[in-house]
This record gives sequence, C-alpha cells and structure tokens, in this order.
Amino acid sequence: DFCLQEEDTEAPGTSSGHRLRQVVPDRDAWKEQCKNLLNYIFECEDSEPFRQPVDPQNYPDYHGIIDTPMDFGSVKKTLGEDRYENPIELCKDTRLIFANAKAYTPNKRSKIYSMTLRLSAFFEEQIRTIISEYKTAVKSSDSHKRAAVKTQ
Ligand SMILES: O=C(O)c1ccc2ncsc2c1
Repeated sequence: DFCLQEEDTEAPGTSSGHRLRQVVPDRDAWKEQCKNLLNYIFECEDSEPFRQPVDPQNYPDYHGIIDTPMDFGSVKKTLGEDRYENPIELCKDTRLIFANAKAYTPNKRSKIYSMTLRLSAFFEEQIRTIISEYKTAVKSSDSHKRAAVKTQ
C-alpha cells in the first residue's frame, strides 16, 4: 500500500526540471489491513465464542475473574470508529482476548481454550507484518517531513 507523495524531488541531471514523484509507504494502510484481518477472523469458527462480549448469564463467575473483558466485535467497532491510533493499540486489545481466555479457562485442554490458541497463532502471524510495515511508513514519513522542513 504505497501512495504517491505530493513531494517532488528534482531528478538529478535533468535540465528540464522534470520532477519525479517519490513513492512513500502509506501510514494509514494498517486500517484496511486490520479490517480485513478481523473479517477473516470473524469467518473462522474458532472465533465464535469471542465475537461478542462474554455473557455473564452463561458464565456467572466471569466478571469476578476477568477485570477487562474484550472481544473481536468490540475491537472491530473501535477500529471502525477510528478510535485506534495505530495497529499496536489494536494488537494490545486483541491479545487481551486471548489472555482473558487463558486466565478464565478451567482446563488448558478445553475446547474453547484450544480455539483461542489456534486463533492467537494465526493473528500473531498476520499482525507482525502489518505492524512492521506501519513502523516503516511512520519512519519514512517522519524523514520526509524533516527533509521538507530543511528545504524551507
Ligand atoms: O470452557 C472454557 O475453557 C472457556 C475458556 C475461556 C472462556 N472465555 C470465555 S467463556 C470461556 C470458556
């Protein structure tokens, strides 16, 4: 996801002043990437118990054990309402879903807990690239900003 940056650079050696457009990483690409990742997770059967907040009717002791409930529906809503500044914040909330399941499960071989293990492995594989590309884009756009200031 690269966007053409309006900033131009004088192509070396061209007398016509022909201006090259630079390609810089898009620092907003993570939003669509995370939306797609969440949609894929929602399609996975393994996400079923975690697509919405845990219902205390079904697990009366849940809120006595888990201080900060989290679910994929809430993450999706926060993302859709632009309340994440970056993918690191989204990753933190998503890891909370898995940490809560690990803290709550009575048995680490239970069906529901085993679902979170598969889902967590997949999520970590996918979010790694999204965060890496985001950090690169931020560095690049910062250096472009510094360069632009110098030319003023
Ligand atoms: O039955 C289980 O092992 C289990 C584990 C985690 C979890 N989180 C919300 S409900 C629930 C059930």
